[in-house]
Amino acid sequence: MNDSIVGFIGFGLIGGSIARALKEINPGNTLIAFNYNINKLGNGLKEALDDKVLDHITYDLNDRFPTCDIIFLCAPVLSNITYLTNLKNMIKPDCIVTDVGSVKGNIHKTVSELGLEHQFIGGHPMAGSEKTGYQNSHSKLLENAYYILTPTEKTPQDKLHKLYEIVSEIGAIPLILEPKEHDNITAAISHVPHIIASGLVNLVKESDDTAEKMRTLAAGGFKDITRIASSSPVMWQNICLTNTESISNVLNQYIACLQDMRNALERKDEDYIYRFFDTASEYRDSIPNKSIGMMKKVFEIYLDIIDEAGAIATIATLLATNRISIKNIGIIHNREFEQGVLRIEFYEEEASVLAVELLKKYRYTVYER
Ligand SMILES: NC(=O)c1ccc[n+]([C@@H]2O[C@H](COP(=O)([O-])OP(=O)(O)OC[C@H]3O[C@@H](n4cnc5c(N)ncnc54)[C@H](O)[C@@H]3O)[C@@H](O)[C@H]2O)c1
Ligand SMILES: O=C(O)C(=O)C[C@]1(C(=O)O)C=C[C@@H](O)C=C1
Repeated sequence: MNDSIVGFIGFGLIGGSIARALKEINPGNTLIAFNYNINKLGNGLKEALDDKVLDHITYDLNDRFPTCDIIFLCAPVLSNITYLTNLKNMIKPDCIVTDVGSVKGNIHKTVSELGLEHQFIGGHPMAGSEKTGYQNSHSKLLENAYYILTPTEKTPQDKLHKLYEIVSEIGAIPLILEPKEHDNITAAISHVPHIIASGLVNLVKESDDTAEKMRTLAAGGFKDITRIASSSPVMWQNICLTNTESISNVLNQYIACLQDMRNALERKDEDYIYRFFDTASEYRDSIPNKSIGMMKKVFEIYLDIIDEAGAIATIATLLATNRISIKNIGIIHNREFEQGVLRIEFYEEEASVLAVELLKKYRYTVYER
């Protein structure tokens, strides 16, 4: 990527991660971020300036955005759309405007209404986290993840080529789709799963007794399927309000599937119940997970820790002071580790190798798998 002026509107987990990666691949890039309200932003922008990830921050779009070669819209999907009108009147003719939003149909509709098809290319990285904000961003967040691009019919080839290259340079895998197809796919593999996870958590919350036994006993299975229920409510509210039709269709299919299962339970239909789990297990196992093909690699280690207050904080501090970044940390319980172990996930193999060395030096028992 040649030295470019890159603007970000909205600067949280995804904007921050793209900015970090762009600065890493070419420190000659000039990165600018805008946010509408300093109070709602926390200190993310200021931190990014201090980290030298950003070169400038601004609270006025007219400031510097007219000079941008590429602009990433990285706010919730409904907010992203509101910036297109302003941008149309200020950007350079060769500026590429792209977004990272989880829904594509709605933004493309506004783009064609505004006649911005020559400059806009939709984008959606298929990676992320339940965490929000620049503080949780990482230059490797999108590495090995598919990054969907939705050009318009009028997108010039040179602009598409440039964005394709940028996506590849940050380590992601570009994949071109039609907006409608994108929205149908993501409804099934991302949007409805988030509704299911949050619905399940709400169900348990409402069913629990005053002693909160369900909350206390919630273990691996419940936690595995509901991690994403901790995601940003605003982000998911925006997604549900914009991909409504596709989400509704998939939800109807899912409701029918649950009803079929309930009927099978009432009939005590052994075959149906067995096939339900067997089919799912076989298909789930066929989805590449660890270091296979082009999918995201998982770098994780497990260690025994003493069950006392502050034990996790001690390890997190030890790793942080040695500049080892953690992607995820938490106690897990399963059949393999009946007593419970601490699972730490890293962004890079190098970080996991350094962490193992360090933790062994401090006499922790570490398991690698
Ligand atoms: N989190 C994920 O897993 C994930 C993955 C892929 C794509 N996305 C998409 O990326 C976008 C950003 O999500 P995120 O995870 O970075 O969320 P985030 O909450 O970490 O960041 C969002 C940022 O947008 C800012 N913002 C909110 N409203 C704004 C407005 N009106 N104007 C300007 N800034 C505004 C917030 O202050 C924050 O800095 C969303 O559109 C989401 O659909 C998220
Ligand atoms: O890993 C997570 O926490 C995510 O939810 C990431 C996830 C998803 O897989 O559904 C969330 C929203 C996106 O638009 C893309 C990725």
